[in-house]
Amino acid sequence: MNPPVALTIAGTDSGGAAGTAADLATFAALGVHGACVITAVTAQDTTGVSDIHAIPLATVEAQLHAVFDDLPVAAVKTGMLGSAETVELVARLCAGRLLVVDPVLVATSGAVLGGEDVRRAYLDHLLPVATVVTPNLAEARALTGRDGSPRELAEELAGLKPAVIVTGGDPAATGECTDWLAEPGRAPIPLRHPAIPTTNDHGTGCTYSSALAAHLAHGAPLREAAEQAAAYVTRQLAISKTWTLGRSRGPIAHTSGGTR
Ligand SMILES: Nc1ncnc2c1ncn2[C@@H]1O[C@H](COP(=O)(O)OP(=O)(O)OP(=O)(O)O)[C@@H](O)[C@H]1O
Ligand SMILES: Cc1ncc(COP(=O)(O)O)c(N)n1
Repeated sequence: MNPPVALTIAGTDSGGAAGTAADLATFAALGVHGACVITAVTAQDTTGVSDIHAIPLATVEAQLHAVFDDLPVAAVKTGMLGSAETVELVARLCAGRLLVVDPVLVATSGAVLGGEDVRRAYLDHLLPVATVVTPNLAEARALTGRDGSPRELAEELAGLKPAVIVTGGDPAATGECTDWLAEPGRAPIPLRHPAIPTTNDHGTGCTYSSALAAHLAHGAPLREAAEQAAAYVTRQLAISKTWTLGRSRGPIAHTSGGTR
């Protein structure tokens, strides 16, 4: 039997922690065939981003047509899109599909991966056609332009149409992470899971949104897919927590923990 197909539209991370490296590894681990459309090439490691090469819009469009013309794509996930034009293109070509939008604006390292025009394009074009959007707290604050609680921001963003999961919480303080799931017209729901104490978390957001897309591609309902995605991320952080890869924020594990 064929596996479901998921497509990631994202940038590369030369250090193998975030972006398409995280997305394709996560799809594979969760039994999904992964297709990938590259939007930007980043020179990046655990300490930061030193260069970004944006892929020309026509090449992004050609990649999208190549995938959609040939493969039965069950779910699409977007990561770093990098320019307002790319956000608009993706919104136009992915409208009507099962679409997980991770609104990547700033990397864990603090590098800006999308400026004000990108933020605006998310609000005007991509969020309205998304199935679910997965900002972390900083991204939710940037998108709404205000300093609310995760619950309030989830509710506000869900008013723009898609379901929203504001990820994160305050693991250091409470020992658990709380993601807030808000769907239009319903009270937000807290989704709680144990926090893994670690700084090896570069790529966590990409891994989470890819796991969410993979479970949706398998046909899981949104809440169940969100719970499964958080469980996957927790398991992978538990594997990488003792690693000493790189000079700064190490990668979340994309391996299964075995040696061979
Ligand atoms: N230390 C942790 N232990 C367990 N789960 C975690 C931890 N940190 C984050 N998570 C979970 O990972 C998922 C992604 O959330 P997070 O807010 O970290 O994304 P992000 O900030 O975009 O990640 P990153 O910027 O590192 O890619 C959420 O389900 C969140 O609860
Ligand atoms: C190409 C690319 N895409 C996304 C992220 C965000 O991931 P993180 O927040 O873990 O740095 C990144 N750093 N690089």
